[in-house]
Amino acid sequence: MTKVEYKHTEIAVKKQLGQNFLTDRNITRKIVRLSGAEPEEHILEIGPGFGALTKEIIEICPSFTVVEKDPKLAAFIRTEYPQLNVIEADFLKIDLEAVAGGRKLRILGNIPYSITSPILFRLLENRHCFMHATLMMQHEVAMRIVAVPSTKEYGILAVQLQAFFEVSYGFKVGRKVFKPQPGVDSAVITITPKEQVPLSDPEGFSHFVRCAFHQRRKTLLNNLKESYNLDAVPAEVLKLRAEALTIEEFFILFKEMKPKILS
Ligand SMILES: C[S@@+](CC[C@H](N)C(=O)[O-])C[C@H]1O[C@@H](n2cnc3c(N)ncnc32)[C@H](O)[C@@H]1O
Repeated sequence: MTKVEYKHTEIAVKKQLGQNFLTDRNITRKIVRLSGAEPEEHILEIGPGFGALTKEIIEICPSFTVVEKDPKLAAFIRTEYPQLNVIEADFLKIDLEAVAGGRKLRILGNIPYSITSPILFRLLENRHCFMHATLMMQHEVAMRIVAVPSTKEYGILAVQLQAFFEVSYGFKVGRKVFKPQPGVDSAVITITPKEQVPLSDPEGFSHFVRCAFHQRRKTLLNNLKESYNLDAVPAEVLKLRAEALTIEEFFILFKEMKPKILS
């Protein structure tokens, strides 16, 4: 069992909570700078741990909210930073709308590897609650989020997120600056909800994207024909694979198709 001790607290590291703590102050400063955090903003940090990022955010914004699942770390943050609003809970279960309380959040977090996708999809569902998020995650996942068409990284994650967010790659963070050291490198990305998205049925779009990529090597025709009426879609488009389409082309295709009513 790996133990990490910081100031007055020692914890047995919980792998399932993705507890790899940042140890390099240059990196934490760089993340907070990239976030664009400003005083008076409504800030939410996901997973403060021992407060590596928290400490830097406080330099800019003296009071904000953190959500930490590990009771021992939540207690640590409460003692160390009494001015913060500490929510001891699972980020995936909190009511983000209630936390935002009508003021859009700026979100920061060095998020646990194991729940990166669930966190991203939760942010997607709650996109009206925040204006900007700066997230550190596994490098490979970051590359899949910012991927461009016709690359092997471009898939469901890129299309779902880029349809609703401006996404931007910040910088790479090597594994050596964490304790305990993970087996992979990390990267920081930012996501900003788009003001206008040309979709009347976001859930339908999400289902369509999953269908379009169902078997990557297959054409759009083969992946979509079971579930959609494709009569209005040009034949040359149906010969393509999903990975060839830009986000705008996904929007157009989605408008042209009609879901089949399956009996
Ligand atoms: C990668 S560590 C980052 C810790 C700290 N921010 C840092 O950079 O050193 C992830 C943190 O998220 C917490 N955590 C894990 N799962 C969580 C969840 N579902 N909700 C809230 N916090 C969670 C972990 O306990 C841990 O403190």
